[in-house]
Amino acid sequence: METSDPMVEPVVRLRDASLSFGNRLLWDGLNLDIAPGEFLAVLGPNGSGKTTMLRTLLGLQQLSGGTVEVAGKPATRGSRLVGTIPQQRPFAENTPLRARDLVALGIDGHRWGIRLNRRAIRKRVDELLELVGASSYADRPVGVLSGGEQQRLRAAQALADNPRLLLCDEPLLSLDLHHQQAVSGLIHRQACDRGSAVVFVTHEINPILQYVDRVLYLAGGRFHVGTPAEVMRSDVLSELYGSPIEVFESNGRIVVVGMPENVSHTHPSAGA
Ligand SMILES: Nc1ncnc2c1ncn2[C@@H]1O[C@H](COP(=O)(O)OP(=O)(O)OP(=O)(O)O)[C@@H](O)[C@H]1O
Repeated sequence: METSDPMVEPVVRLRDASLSFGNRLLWDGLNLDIAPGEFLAVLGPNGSGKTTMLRTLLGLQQLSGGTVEVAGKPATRGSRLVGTIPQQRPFAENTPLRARDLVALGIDGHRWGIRLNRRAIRKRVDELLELVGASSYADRPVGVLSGGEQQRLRAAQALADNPRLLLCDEPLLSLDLHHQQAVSGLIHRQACDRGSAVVFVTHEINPILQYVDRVLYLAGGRFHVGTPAEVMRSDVLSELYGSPIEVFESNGRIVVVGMPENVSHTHPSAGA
């Protein structure tokens, strides 16, 4: 999709954004617009700042410098314009919610100035349950469902109000291949058909490669933004990691070889 049309108001606008904790620099000088309908994958090693990036967009983490806007306003916590599929944490077995109750939590009872009645909410919940293949367990308590079943409900909840910005924190973990494809396809359709901007944090680009418009790759306090073909290259990743990395394609999959186990997140000029 076209991502650089100056006439299209971006959903996310980061300007000269920097974030550090003590002398640990996560990113610096980051300028990034994310357009409606764009699918951005955020990649990088453990601790490189992927989840922190989502927290920044959610208004839960202040930048050290620069600005972050969502839909033209400074990112603020609790925005109904933002939907989130969080990193999986299992529900306690005795959580007093059925699957359908969890999905209903994503629906704002007031839309277009009208209070939705119970029947309208139930209809929307049924649609969403169907969309993620969860109709068969709609009335079961969430705490007894498998990790993958719970994760599909979280996806349904995040999509419930057609968010302008959909944040996904490794949403495919614990899903089997079939449901990985179903959930990633669902997220992609949300971007294409509904115009949600998607920010998708993942360690593994291959399951979503066909959907990704651009990659934000974070590593060692540096970053690179571009299409998968521009970023997933030996020279780009070698520079980011500061050591030789080989990237090649095999059967339509990207294979990365030589990833260092420990990556420094310390700003080179911080002297640590
Ligand atoms: N509030 C905080 N105070 C201090 N350090 C923090 C804080 N939040 C995050 N960090 C540090 O920032 C770094 C980035 O964390 P983050 O969770 O964003 O990494 P990540 O890329 O999502 O990692 P993973 O792949 O392991 O999930 C980590 O080293 C983390 O300890």
